Amino acid sequence: MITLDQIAKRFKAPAPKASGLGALLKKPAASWVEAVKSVSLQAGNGRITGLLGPNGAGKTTSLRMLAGLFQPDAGRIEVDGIDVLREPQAALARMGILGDAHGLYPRLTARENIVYFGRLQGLSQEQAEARSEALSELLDLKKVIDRRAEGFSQGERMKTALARALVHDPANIVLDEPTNGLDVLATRSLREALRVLAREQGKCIVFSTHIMQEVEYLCDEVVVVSRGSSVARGTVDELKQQAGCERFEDAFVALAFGNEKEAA
Ligand SMILES: Nc1ncnc2c1ncn2[C@@H]1O[C@H](COP(=O)(O)OP(=O)(O)OP(=O)(O)O)[C@@H](O)[C@H]1O
Repeated sequence: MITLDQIAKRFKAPAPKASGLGALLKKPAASWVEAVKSVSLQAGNGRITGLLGPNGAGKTTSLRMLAGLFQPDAGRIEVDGIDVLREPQAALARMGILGDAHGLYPRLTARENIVYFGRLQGLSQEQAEARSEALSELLDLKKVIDRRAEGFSQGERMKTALARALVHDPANIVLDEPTNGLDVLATRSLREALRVLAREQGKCIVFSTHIMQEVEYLCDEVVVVSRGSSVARGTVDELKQQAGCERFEDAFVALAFGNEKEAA
């Protein structure tokens, strides 16, 4: 189970380079980017929860804080009741995280990449090999499991990276835009794997996306994020009802950009 409670994060934006006399007289003031203002989410076990938002809404920044990559300025993050800020190691051990950079070792085969990561996670050689076998089955990786990662297609890289993230059989799975760059077959096979992981293995899955169909196909619960804040949550049907729209795309636009349209 994953809880984000009103998390916030701002970054110092690089100051623009001043030129000419202005550069001598005045140092440009630093400005701040409020990447995440207030995002909250409750993701249960055996369920797929989607963080849906337009470009720049704050999805990746929220998931990076969940992954312990940097601290929030405010708010609380818990994984199975463990505070990510206070006990990062214990919380991370309960998560499998697929970020945007897949970073495989190109000279190792897919199997070696997965087993190596398993060993780093404290599994014995036998356990790591058994997990790599089971995951290559689940993620349909058998054809490439003994090929070097060098030259892998986007889909093969993503699946290997996902297998590596799941090698220690974590109860919670976090994915940042996992279908980015995947073709229709790879997308379908990933969706199927996520369904098995949630429905049959009881995993808590959180993923971010800006693709509405992704959410309609997969999610038990959706959190809509817009301009750094979570602005609505519910099932796809509940969100359509909340917005009074028949189509999910219209509901998303109304929920994510409603105030903006009124203000314009
Ligand atoms: N390190 C950083 N320094 C400055 N600004 C940042 C930094 N990281 C993120 N931002 C800004 O914070 C905002 C949210 O970015 P984020 O990557 O979290 O959005 P996103 O919802 O994942 O978008 P996308 O779907 O385009 O990946 C953006 O305006 C981005 O430019």
